[in-house]
Amino acid sequence: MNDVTILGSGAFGTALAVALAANGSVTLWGRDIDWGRENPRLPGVTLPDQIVLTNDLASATKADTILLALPAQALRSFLDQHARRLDGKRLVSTAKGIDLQRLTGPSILIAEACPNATVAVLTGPSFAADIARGLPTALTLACGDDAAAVDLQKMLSTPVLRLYRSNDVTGAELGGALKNVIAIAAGVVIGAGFGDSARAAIITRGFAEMTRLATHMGARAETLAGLSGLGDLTLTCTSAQSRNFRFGQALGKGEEFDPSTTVEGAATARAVSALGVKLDLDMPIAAMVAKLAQGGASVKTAAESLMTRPLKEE
Ligand SMILES: NC(=O)c1ccc[n+]([C@@H]2O[C@H](COP(=O)([O-])OP(=O)(O)OC[C@H]3O[C@@H](n4cnc5c(N)ncnc54)[C@H](O)[C@@H]3O)[C@@H](O)[C@H]2O)c1
Ligand SMILES: O=P(O)(O)OC[C@H](O)CO
Repeated sequence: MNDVTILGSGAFGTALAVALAANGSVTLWGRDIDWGRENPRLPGVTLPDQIVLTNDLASATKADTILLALPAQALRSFLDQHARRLDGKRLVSTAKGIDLQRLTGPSILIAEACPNATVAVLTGPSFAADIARGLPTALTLACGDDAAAVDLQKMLSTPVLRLYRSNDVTGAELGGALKNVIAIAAGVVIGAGFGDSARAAIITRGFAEMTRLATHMGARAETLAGLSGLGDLTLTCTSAQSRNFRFGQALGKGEEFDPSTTVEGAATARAVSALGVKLDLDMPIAAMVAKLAQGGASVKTAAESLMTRPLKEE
């Protein structure tokens, strides 16, 4: 039996497997894992021998520590089907989104489906391609159980993957989810040719929006200012490696975007917009991204309506 299993063999699950192979054997499970030793979602990376590839969920879930590297909108149905195999384990979520139906982050979905599990979140600024190439990366490992947090931090750190510990699970996971929404907005700004000054404004006001919602939902403001919030927001709003940013850029230019690409911020913008209404919170950027992503507004109208809101204090 291997110590660590990763469920989800997309770009991120595979990259984490490559990184953790530095510490020993890792099992990588995927429903579509028939591509040999190179994942087409992570081209140019040959998987080391320490990674055991499998599509057998029963054997993969024998490990005590299981990382869930599925997209946020796929997690609920996966848990509905497979929670009995996962309950009682240490479950580390890496998904960056808010479930559109339940309006909660992955940690709550997991805790509800697996009430005897220890739930943690691994998040922060990290492109799969960077991690897989062994580039230095710093992440946040958040867990409400301090002893488990210390153990997971040690187990999942490597010489080039440095994990910082937190007990603010809500803050860590909301930072990762909400930055994707703002990254789409930043992409729209750049795609539409509004310039770098406008992007800085979107990042800053987006951060204010992220903090407003997250603290309302129980997060600590300093968590939002850490790797999982501001750190990831900075990365994703400024790099064309980001799928959320590129999706926004395509919207800004009025171009098509490959619908098979995982763009977590699109559904999460709708979830955030719904949360804003439900909790009576002002979330203008998220609401606009939700509209744009569904084709419900033009970029020109979106920019005008954000710029002509009533003037207020910062
Ligand atoms: N790619 C990155 O750089 C990166 C970095 C940090 C975090 N993340 C997060 O990791 C999560 C996964 O992203 P990714 O980049 O690996 O996506 P991806 O598009 O590369 O892969 C998604 C994988 O999930 C699988 N999948 C989807 N629905 C499934 C289901 N119901 N059952 C089983 N498997 C299912 C797909 O088959 C695919 O292998 C996202 O929440 C993303 O935000 C990604
Ligand atoms: O490519 P994105 O936009 O999904 O971003 C990947 C990671 O979340 C960056 O930390």
